[in-house]
Amino acid sequence: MSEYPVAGFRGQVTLDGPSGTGKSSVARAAAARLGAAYLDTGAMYRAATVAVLDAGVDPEDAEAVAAVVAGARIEVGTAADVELVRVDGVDVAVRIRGAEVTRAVSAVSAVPAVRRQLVDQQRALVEAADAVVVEGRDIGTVVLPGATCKIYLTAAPEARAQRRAAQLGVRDVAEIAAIAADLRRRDTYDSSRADSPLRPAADAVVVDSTALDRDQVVDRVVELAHESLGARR
Ligand SMILES: Nc1ncnc2c1ncn2[C@@H]1O[C@H](COP(=O)(O)OP(=O)(O)O)[C@@H](O)[C@H]1O
Ligand SMILES: Nc1ccn([C@H]2C[C@H](O)[C@@H](COP(=O)(O)OP(=O)(O)O)O2)c(=O)n1
Repeated sequence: MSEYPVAGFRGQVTLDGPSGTGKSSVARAAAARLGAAYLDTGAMYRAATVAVLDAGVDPEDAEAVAAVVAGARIEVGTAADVELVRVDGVDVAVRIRGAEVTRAVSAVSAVPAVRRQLVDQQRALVEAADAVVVEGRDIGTVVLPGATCKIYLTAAPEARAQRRAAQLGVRDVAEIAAIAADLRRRDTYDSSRADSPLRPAADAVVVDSTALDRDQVVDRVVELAHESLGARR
């Protein structure tokens, strides 16, 4: 466990990185330890993708995607212990994790108008909190460039695929290979898009979680959050 106290943190922690590095589980646990709010920005892009799919629009049709998302009411909660995700008042917390949404989300999140809309909403949610842990792809670079503490989480691709497979209860070798291929596809898509590509902020601390368990990563995040304030005990 960390040598740092759990309470007293005031500021913004950003946690960016590719899929399967542990962002969601680590950010949620770190937020609880820090007594901070928690924002999963990936859930917002996934919710926007639900709206696009339900409208019957091609996720690659940027103009149509922008129009659908502009008319959708996307709500996410900021409590670390409850997952609240709604589109036009309908609970989509389970649906956003499904394969159909996962396949389409990179295309939807590459549309600049969608990003502008959701980034505005993310900044408003963050402003409402004294302390917050925000996870995503562009939080340290674009959404909160002045954040107190920026972390970029990485892990070896094989470890990420194994974790995702375990999370989904998949044991079949061919299915694990398909998960690994999907991670690679999304890594490439998210890192090479023109608007807000996935990359570490210049002032981010890179944490490689390949050889660390989840609790060790949470300890490191909590430690970095306190260090960023010079709040050592
Ligand atoms: N350091 C770790 N070692 C092993 N498994 C981990 C670690 N961190 C997270 N996990 C597990 O890996 C899976 C993917 O983590 P998740 O937080 O969803 O990643 P991300 O948000 O980056 O896609 C989850 O089942 C989670 O419990
Ligand atoms: N700040 C963000 C967060 C997510 N995205 C995009 C890129 C990702 O492929 C999707 C889904 O993100 P999410 O964090 O839910 O994905 P994983 O749980 O890591 O698989 O959204 C983004 O472009 N910007």
